[in-house]
Amino acid sequence: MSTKTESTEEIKKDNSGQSSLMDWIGSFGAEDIGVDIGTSNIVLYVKHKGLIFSEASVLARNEITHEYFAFGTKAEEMEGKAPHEISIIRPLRNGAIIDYNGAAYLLNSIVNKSYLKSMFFHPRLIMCVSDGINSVQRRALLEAAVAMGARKTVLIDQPLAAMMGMNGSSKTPEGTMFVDVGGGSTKVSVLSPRGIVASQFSTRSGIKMDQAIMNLVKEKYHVRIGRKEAESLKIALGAQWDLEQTPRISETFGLSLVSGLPVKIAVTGEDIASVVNPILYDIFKCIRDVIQRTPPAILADIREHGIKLIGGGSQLKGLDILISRITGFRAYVVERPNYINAVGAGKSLDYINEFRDSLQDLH
Ligand SMILES: Nc1ncnc2c1ncn2[C@@H]1O[C@H](COP(=O)(O)OP(=O)(O)OP(=O)(O)O)[C@@H](O)[C@H]1O
Repeated sequence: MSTKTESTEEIKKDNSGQSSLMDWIGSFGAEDIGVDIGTSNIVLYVKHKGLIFSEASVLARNEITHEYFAFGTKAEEMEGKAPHEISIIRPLRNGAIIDYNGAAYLLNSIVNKSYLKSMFFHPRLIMCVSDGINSVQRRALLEAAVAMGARKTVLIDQPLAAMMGMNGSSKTPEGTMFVDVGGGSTKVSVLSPRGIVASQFSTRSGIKMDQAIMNLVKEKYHVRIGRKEAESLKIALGAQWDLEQTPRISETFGLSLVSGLPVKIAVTGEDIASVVNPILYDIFKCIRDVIQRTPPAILADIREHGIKLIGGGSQLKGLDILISRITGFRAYVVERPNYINAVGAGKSLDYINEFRDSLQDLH
């Protein structure tokens, strides 16, 4: 590749038809990327290649040197096992950035991961955001993208990204309802051909379920378990108790608070229901509120086509059946529910030239 000075010389000679210097530079070898930056996971969709990369939204930092030294799944695996001087950091909480430097580092690390690196050179990004985040949090996202080297970043509403991910167009032919159960937030939205009709955001979601399970095991069994173990119990037992009322158990390992030794315990579906249900009720309340605010004609379409469940947490066993029973509408988990927003952001890249850079809109 030519040096910076040589490139600049060439640009001066031949920059016809390019909208900006950065566009011209970036168009060499740059792949545009659709991004879903979430509390639990970051998902990237690479235009033209249709590739999807997913990593945990987690960093490991050495508190003595103040340096990050691991990110993604590698950092997540250290949770609960790392020595004192290591902090495990989640730069997003409840769907929004709470640690700007951490988020920028994470985004940069994932995009520039060795196996991706050759593809990206000042990429253009489309990132999906939920309407639950405010302008300060939007700016934090955009600044994280700029810090990563993006030459243009466009933010699109998460339900529109989901729509694109489902059918390749942001125009819904009829009323569509999405329930997105993520790690840090739940988003319920109804779309019509004119845009978002009604939406509701809640911070009660997957990670809060894990925390509630950790607390329950500590209080009831006097055993400390990690977040990963709690998540595994949630995945194994789901909302089974509410549906079947038959006893099922799942075993896990933890540290006894009595003996200080590792122990194996059996947690029941009823245990899980006792702490997960209050969060599920909150999700059901969001769905009910959105339905109440939706015009009857659009509701008729939703009744016909069903409620689309997306986000990793929508895979909670039995959640689709419970939502169907509560609403009276068929509810179903879409294919690859945790990738749908990134796929939609990726498909929107076809129109990126028509969008303004979202940073301009914030100024
Ligand atoms: N089979 C499963 N059953 C229940 N929950 C699951 C399952 N698989 C993944 N999850 C949960 O999905 C959540 C992560 O979902 P997702 O990746 O969509 O979140 P996110 O986009 O990072 O979060 P947010 O959108 O809230 O910022 C985690 O809480 C995880 O435990």
